[in-house]
Amino acid sequence: MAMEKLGSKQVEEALAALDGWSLARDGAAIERRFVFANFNEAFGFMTRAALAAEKLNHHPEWSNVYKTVDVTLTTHDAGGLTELDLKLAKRMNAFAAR
Ligand SMILES: C[C@H](O)[C@H](O)[C@H]1CNC2=NC(N)=NC(=O)C2=N1
Repeated sequence: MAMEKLGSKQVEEALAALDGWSLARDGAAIERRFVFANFNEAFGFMTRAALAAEKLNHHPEWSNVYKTVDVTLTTHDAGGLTELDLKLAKRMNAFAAR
């Protein structure tokens, strides 16, 4: 899927509606730290997010330490942020909220 890089205004508007995410890498990425109750919750989140990422063919950069998951999203093929990053960020928020 060819994806267009988003303009800074589009990104700003999207971020206003995306709980917890902020700009990183000079606007080329977004990042969020998710903190869960325990490792099981964190790993359950990662499992759901991994399946969603594979379905979207869009994959996170992330790391996990105990109950914390740090996520950075960017579209490598586009060299910046695209709709795919917003889509995955929204899904991750939904998984973390339940
Ligand atoms: C060939 C395949 O579609 C690409 O390599 C996909 C896979 N997953 C990806 N994930 C992310 N985050 N960015 C990409 O540009 C990307 N590209």
